[in-house]
Amino acid sequence: MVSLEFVGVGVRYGRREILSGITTPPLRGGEVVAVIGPNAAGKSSLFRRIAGLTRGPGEVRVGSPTGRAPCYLPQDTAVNAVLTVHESVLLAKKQGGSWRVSDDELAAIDAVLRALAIEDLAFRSLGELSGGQRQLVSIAQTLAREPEIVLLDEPTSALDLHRQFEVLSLVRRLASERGLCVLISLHDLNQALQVADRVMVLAGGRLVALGPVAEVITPALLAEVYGIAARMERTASGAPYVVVEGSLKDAAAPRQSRAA
Ligand SMILES: Nc1ncnc2c1ncn2[C@@H]1O[C@H](COP(=O)(O)OP(=O)(O)OP(=O)(O)O)[C@@H](O)[C@H]1O
Repeated sequence: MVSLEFVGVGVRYGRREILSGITTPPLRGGEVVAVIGPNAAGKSSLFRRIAGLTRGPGEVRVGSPTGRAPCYLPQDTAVNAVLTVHESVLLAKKQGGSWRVSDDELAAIDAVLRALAIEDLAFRSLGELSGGQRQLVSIAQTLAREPEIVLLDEPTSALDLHRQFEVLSLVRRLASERGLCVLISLHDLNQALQVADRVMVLAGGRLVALGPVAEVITPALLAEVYGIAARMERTASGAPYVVVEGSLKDAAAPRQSRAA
């Protein structure tokens, strides 16, 4: 069974402590966990810590039947303009493996491009893509590696509304159907409400809440963590969403300055 658990996890850059004392029950395969919090709260740093790209105290326990490491899609991805989309996804898939390419692997790449509705870009060079198209290719590269645990850092930040919805729906489906454990950092809390089962809230260098998304995202939490006045409404189908009413100005400042 795929799982991801944090025991006293922290992140430090030199002497600067960004996060500390993060302890959670196991996050499981099949689950989408949104990671939210203000700018500089440490969301990307936590992802880098999970991916082994930065250090800190504590232990990140990865449970993986195949021994596959978590697959991290960074917020900013470098682009090798010489490659085509298809080549770049193939390279990502073959990372660390043999250079022989099977028909099944080629079919898997086609399927990923189709799932993200970018098959028409397959033979375009990366250098001539728009920012949103490049973001979709980065997501394709990540999914082509067939991860069990996937860390998506603001994967929809450059996408139009329709593409945002499609990508989040795909992430949701992959978690449910293939048992992926997905951590996804998001600034749009309505996206978190749409896609996630649970939410981790980072602020002030700590984990301030972890729980079912609709229970954790409340006006009181938004006032405490973001310093905003907000209310919750429901769609016709009963799904909750956040309506921001205004700024509480000073409420978020003490927490943010502790995190910096
Ligand atoms: N490589 C680094 N070296 C030193 N400090 C860093 C490094 N990377 C990030 N930081 C600092 O760590 C803190 C957390 O940054 P991080 O990128 O993890 O936040 P975030 O929650 O992902 O922010 P955002 O929502 O703005 O993307 C910030 O104060 C940042 O300046």
